Amino acid sequence: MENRIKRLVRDVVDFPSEGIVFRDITPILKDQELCSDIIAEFVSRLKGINIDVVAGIESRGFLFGMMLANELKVPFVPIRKEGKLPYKSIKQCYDLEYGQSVIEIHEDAFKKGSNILVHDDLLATGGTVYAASELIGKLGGKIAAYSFLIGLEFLKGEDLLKEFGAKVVLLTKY
Ligand SMILES: O=P(O)(O)OC[C@H]1O[C@H](OP(=O)(O)OP(=O)(O)O)[C@H](O)[C@@H]1O
Ligand SMILES: Nc1ncnc2[nH]cnc12
Repeated sequence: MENRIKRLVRDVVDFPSEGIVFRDITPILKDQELCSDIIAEFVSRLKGINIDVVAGIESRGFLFGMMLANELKVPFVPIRKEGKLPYKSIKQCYDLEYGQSVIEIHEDAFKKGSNILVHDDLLATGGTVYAASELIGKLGGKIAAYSFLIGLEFLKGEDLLKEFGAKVVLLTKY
């Protein structure tokens, strides 16, 4: 799986800013068989973990997050960039590998005590999913696990997530 993903990930140097090597997953989206196998791999690696809801982070976290929720037969909840969600929301500021941003979640996204799988395409510094985890905690959710296609190990995002005590599934590491 790791090699199949790496073969398709496109490295774009100096995007979105100088010094960043951007790992572009769009070529993967054109390989239907691989997309289907990625979902099966996530499901297999998450076996035995109690998941009530998948929360996917805008925008690339929506792509496989919704497919994964559908496969797990649980609801999908979007965590969006500031100003995009229409209903009452709570927000969190954060730093990521190439800047700063704000994410939000609807106040009624899930029931208190729900076990949430947090999904995104890529784990870099972990700033984005850390902020997502804080939002989920504020709504009374429990982090069941994290899932990513790619992890950038040198940025130590996994260390940042340790305090949440949840399994981190990474299909590919750089
Ligand atoms: O671990 P971090 O350092 O926080 O970086 C990872 C985040 O950065 C990217 O999203 P981006 O904000 O570029 O948005 P996009 O998905 O809409 O492209 C990626 O999809 C993760 O959400
Ligand atoms: N190097 C990178 N490539 C793609 N998405 C990212 N998000 C944060 N860092 C990234």
